[in-house]
Amino acid sequence: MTQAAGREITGTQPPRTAALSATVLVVSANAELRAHLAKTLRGLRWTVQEAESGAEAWLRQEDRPCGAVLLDEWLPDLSAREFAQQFLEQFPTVDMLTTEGSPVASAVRSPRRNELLLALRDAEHLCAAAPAATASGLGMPPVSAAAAPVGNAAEERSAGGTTPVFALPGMLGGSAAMQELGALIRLAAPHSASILVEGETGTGKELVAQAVHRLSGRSAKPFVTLNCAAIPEQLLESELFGHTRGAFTGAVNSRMGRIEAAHGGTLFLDEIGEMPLPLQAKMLRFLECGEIQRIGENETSRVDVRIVAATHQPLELNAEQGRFRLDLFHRLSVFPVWVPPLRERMEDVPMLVQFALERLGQDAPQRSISAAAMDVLLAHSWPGNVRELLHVLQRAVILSTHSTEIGPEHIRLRARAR
Ligand SMILES: Nc1ncnc2c1ncn2[C@@H]1O[C@H](COP(=O)(O)OP(=O)(O)OP(=O)(O)O)[C@@H](O)[C@H]1O
Repeated sequence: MTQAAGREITGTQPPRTAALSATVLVVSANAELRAHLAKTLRGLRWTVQEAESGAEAWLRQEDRPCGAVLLDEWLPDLSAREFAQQFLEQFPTVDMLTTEGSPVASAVRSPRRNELLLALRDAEHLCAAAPAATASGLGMPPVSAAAAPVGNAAEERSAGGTTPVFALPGMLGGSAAMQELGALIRLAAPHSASILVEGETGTGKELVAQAVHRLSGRSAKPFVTLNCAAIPEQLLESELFGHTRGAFTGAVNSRMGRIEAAHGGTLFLDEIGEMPLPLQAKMLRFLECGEIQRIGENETSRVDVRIVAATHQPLELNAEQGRFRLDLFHRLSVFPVWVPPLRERMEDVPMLVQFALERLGQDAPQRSISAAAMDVLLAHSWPGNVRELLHVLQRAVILSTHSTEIGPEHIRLRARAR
């Protein structure tokens, strides 16, 4: 993401408040089960949120923390056990029950847990009687399971009925290309190998890096970001490695660098292609020996950091032509992944639109989108990819202030990109 470089540490934890204890997140791909539980629990004055995949649950919890989670034994994107373990590490104040009614090893016990259990017993009865229920009981997804790739764009002209499909935690994408990317990242995330994320600007490379961190054993440790293009060359070394007091003019105090700050976790080096050649040599040394030396210090210290780097440049070509160190390129790209441009996965557009409008609906009245407006979006080539789409929608919401529906007249695309 092109933004001012800054330290970002994941790990929002909900405060223990009375309101939270009456907020529950129902996580299941089974829409019927979710709807039934939501209705019952709302009748008991619970505030209910729903998620149909592990990734969506994660997003919802980060947006609006819940005190309790009802977790289906089958999730379309993650193993439920793996999800529960990682979720409770990140949100230890959550009381988690499976939809079978058994508690998951969470440290907390909702004061109103019995109500949840009663609602579950009721739902089990309902689903056992319903013809749509599958042989595996409550847990199995309906035919429109979230893991299934979405249909073609023409069938989804209106975003109204699109089911969100996540390629990775926090990352929408039902297209085959995004599902493939998700599968690759899931394979690579648990290892410590460096990952090089390549793709055009705005495709979601930073989201991929965040997902790597979340899906790794490092998720409880810091996720630190450094945008190599956003920091002046002479400061970048100190940002990365830190410095001692008096190491250079202006170094009034000793300061830890970002590599050290990411100890135990993940360092995301955005726009790695912009890193100056002399600093690339230092970075390579760190990657080879796992040791850093603050500027002005004689001692070295060992640091355990997983590197995820991203670039929109043709890094291999740059390396072959001497504009980037070839040895560093090989070291960073132990596991290279490519995030496809939006124009190559237009079937993801309706879902991205729906999700964006829901989010924008938190600040302004919720808008729907007309089929004609969706046609305009589907005909565009999106050189700025998902970021551009989100900005166009934000603009459309503002332009449609006096309407509940976004029409083609509210879609303003950059003239030269049309
Ligand atoms: N698949 C997706 N699902 C939901 N939001 C997405 C998706 N892909 C991108 N976005 C959103 O689009 C915007 C751009 O994404 P991001 O910053 O990760 O792209 P990037 O490839 O790192 O861009 P750059 O190369 O310019 O740094 C962000 O607001 C991000 O949340």
